[in-house]
Amino acid sequence: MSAGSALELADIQYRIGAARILTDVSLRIAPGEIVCLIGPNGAGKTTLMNVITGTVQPQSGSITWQGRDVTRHGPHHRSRLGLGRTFQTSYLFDQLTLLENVALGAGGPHASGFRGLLGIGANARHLREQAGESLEMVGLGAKAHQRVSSLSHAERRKVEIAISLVSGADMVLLDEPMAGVSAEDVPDLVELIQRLATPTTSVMLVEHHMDVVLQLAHRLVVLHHGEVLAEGHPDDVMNNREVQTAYMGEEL
Ligand SMILES: Nc1ncnc2c1ncn2[C@@H]1O[C@H](COP(=O)(O)OP(=O)(O)OP(=O)(O)O)[C@@H](O)[C@H]1O
Repeated sequence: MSAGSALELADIQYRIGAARILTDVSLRIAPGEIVCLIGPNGAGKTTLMNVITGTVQPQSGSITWQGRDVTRHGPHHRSRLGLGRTFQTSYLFDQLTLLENVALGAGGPHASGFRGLLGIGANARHLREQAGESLEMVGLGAKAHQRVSSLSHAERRKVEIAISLVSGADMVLLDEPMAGVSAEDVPDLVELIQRLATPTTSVMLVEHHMDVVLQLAHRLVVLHHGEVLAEGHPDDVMNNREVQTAYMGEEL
C-alpha cells in the first residue's frame, strides 16, 4: 500500500454476466480526505461503494484498508475494522426512538446492538451513553427520545451519520446524502459532513448535487461506464473536456 492511504483499490473488475460494471478501477483515499464520487446515471457509483463495503465481491482486484487486505472480508468484518457502511435508502426503525436506533446501530443488528437497545448487559449503559453523545454531535440531542417517524429527511440523514460515528468508523461512506433533503436543510448537512472528516476519518460520498459536491470535495473521482475517467482537484476535474463530454445532457 502507498504511504498515507487509508483505503486503496487496485484494478477492480466487476461483471454481471457479460456486462462489465466496473473495469480497472483503482483509487486511493487518504486519512482525513473528503472524496466525492460523481458520474452520469448508471456509471457504477453505487456498485463501487458496495465493493468498498463488501456487499459486492469483485471478480478481481484488491481492496486494502489501513494496510490490511480486506478483499475477501464480508461487510460486517469490514465495518468492525472501521470501514463504514453506505446509506442510500433509509433503514432506520420508524417506531423506535433516535437513541434506540443509534444504540442498535452501534453494535450492529446483532448481539451488542440489541443488548444496548433492550438495556441488557454490562455494556448497555455505555452503549446508550455513546449513542446519546453521538446524537449530540449531529445536533439531535434534544430529540433523542422522539420516534424516528417524526423526523425530516435531513434529520434522518443525521441519525444515520450518528450511527456511523458511534460504530467507530474511520471512513464514512455516504450514498446521495442530500437525496430528499429540502433546500433549507442542505447547508446544515454539508457542515456536518465537513465536521465528519478529521485527521483520522475520511469521507467518501456519491452526490448528484454539484453545488454540494464543490463545497465538500477535497478531491473528485469521475466514473463513466464503470471506469475512472478523471480524478483530482475539483477545479481541474470540472474543466476536463472528457468529463464535460461525458456529462452532456446530464445535470452537472
Ligand atoms: N444487479 C444488477 N443486475 C444487472 N445490472 C446491474 C445490477 N446492479 C447494477 N447494474 C447495472 O450496473 C450499472 C451501474 O449501476 P450503479 O447503480 O452502480 O450506477 P450508479 O452510477 O450508482 O447510477 P445512479 O447514479 O443512477 O444511481 C448500471 O448499468 C446498472 O444497470
